[in-house]
Amino acid sequence: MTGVRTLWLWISTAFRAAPLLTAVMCLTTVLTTALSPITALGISLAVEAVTRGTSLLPGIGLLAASLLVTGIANSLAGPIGDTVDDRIWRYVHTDLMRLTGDVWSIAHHEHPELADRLSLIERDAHQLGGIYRLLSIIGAATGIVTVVGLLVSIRPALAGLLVLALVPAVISALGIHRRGLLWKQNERFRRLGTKISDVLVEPRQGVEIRCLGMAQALLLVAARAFDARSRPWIASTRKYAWLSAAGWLLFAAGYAGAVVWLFGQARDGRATVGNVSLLLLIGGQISATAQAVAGNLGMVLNALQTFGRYRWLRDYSVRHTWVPDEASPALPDRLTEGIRFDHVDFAYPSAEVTARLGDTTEPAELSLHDVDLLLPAGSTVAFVGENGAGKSTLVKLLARLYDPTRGAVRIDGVPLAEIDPLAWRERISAGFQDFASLEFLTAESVGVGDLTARADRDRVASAVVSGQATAVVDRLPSGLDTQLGTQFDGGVGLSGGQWQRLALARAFMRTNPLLMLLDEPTAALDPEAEQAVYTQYGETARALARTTGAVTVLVSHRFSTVRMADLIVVVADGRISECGSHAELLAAGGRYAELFELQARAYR
Ligand SMILES: Nc1ncnc2c1ncn2[C@@H]1O[C@H](COP(=O)(O)OP(=O)(O)OP(=O)(O)O)[C@@H](O)[C@H]1O
Repeated sequence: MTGVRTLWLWISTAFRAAPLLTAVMCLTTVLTTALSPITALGISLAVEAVTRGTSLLPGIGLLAASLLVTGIANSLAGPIGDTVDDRIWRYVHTDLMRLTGDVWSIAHHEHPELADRLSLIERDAHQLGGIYRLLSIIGAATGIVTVVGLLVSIRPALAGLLVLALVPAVISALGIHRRGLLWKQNERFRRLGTKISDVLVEPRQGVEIRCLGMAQALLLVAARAFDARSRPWIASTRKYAWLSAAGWLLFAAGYAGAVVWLFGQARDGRATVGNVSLLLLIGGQISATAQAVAGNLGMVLNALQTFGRYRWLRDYSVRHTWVPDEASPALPDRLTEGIRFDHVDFAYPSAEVTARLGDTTEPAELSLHDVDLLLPAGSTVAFVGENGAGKSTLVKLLARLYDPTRGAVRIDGVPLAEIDPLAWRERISAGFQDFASLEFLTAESVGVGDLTARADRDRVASAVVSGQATAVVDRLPSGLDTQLGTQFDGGVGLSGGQWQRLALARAFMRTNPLLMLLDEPTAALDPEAEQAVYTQYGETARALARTTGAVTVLVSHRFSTVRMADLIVVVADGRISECGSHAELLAAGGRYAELFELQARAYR
């Protein structure tokens, strides 16, 4: 049933992407394959007519007609096939981007099995267009029926030759299919090797790699990964090549035996010259038909696997795409109570997979444990804590990149899990440590922070001011119209800090957020710029608190920044260990006071 659905997806995709051309291609493919034995029949009838002195017309007529149609169909097949392939490839590629973009969570990026499937679809996308292979098999099947008919017309026993010819063909097809499975099983090695190549060619990491002399070690790991991937593939290729050669020898022996036998029959007057010439001519057809099946069947099986993954991604995307529902609660224009973590536990999907693959009785390791916390409307809240404590995880749950494993995040009492994630994200403004360096025109690179206003030059210019990026834009040769990125004509290269300022400007494009998320967004900035950015954030946060009751959440290791927050939340091992204002936490003399004193002493 699954195979039938996959096959249907393949065929329907082709007809959706290029309806008319696919129909013409079906016709030409079936014609070219089915007509080749008819050509042989025409020749045989003509030979027969010559030996018997009867009319040449039927034989020559059949021969001419089949040659004419085959010639036209053959010359059309290539260009039409290429166009259809290209259309399907474009259609599927666009669909893949849409499907992954529609999934509201990022869980699929962190699931090894899902990551394998996604990278396999990407790698094999070129196969998705090969619908002509499927048609060639259908054509070859038509050819087989004709060939069997002709063989039976000579002697019924000769139909056994086709069975012999199919043996090596099927072995080759199985070989191609087996190698496709091996690629899949070892995809993790390809991902590792490719990741290392990406790191090696990426200019960002180039300096560190050279200074630490890591290139050799990385190359070695990549070589081992590629080796681990190729070794079973090469062994399998060798094995199937031998098996297939043995199969072809078997067919050759059978065919040679049949020809010698039929010559003997003709000499004794029990077979005609036409019969012998037909068998000689059809020998090529038998092996060509079987080869067509062999060449295409394996590829079709592989393409079916790829389409199977494509179908899986479509199903996955449907299951994980938010369907707008009349009953789902609308977002308030302004927050009144605030955002609450209501007894939230959270385990990353990858932790769940590790638990599932290992001892199944072990629950997945939690990154957050029973977090119960109110971020009051209009407040600025800082998350602090050691590396790996769970600060960014809290931020990700607020952005609804994941849903809690237990408990709920509530927006003015309404569970975030019931709210349209896209509508929620439209009300979030965010700046992250890992920001995107969008190599567009500068105005676009900033403007995409709010798609509804990306062309609004005034909004972009004001976001640039708020993000403390004026100095960056002023130094660009054409200001906001400068192309960014040295890999583009006339493109300008930026430093890490300059890119980050543009990312910050992007975060200021939205003017009515309910939540402002700042997860170490100034890590690449100098202290003066950082101070200016946080002063600006403070002003924006106060203005938003008045207009939308927005909550501002900041994650920072710098206590000089943290202290200005209304509420400071100390996170330790996925739990809230302390919570209060700067003064309250200092007075409590706990971990916050200890860390603050430590940092203050270092600056004295
Ligand atoms: N994508 C992920 N998959 C699985 N576990 C993760 C993932 N991201 C983080 N973790 C784990 O969750 C825990 C909390 O990580 P988190 O990134 O929230 O820490 P953090 O407090 O922000 O640390 P830092 O100050 O280093 O940024 C860590 O134990 C980490 O190993």
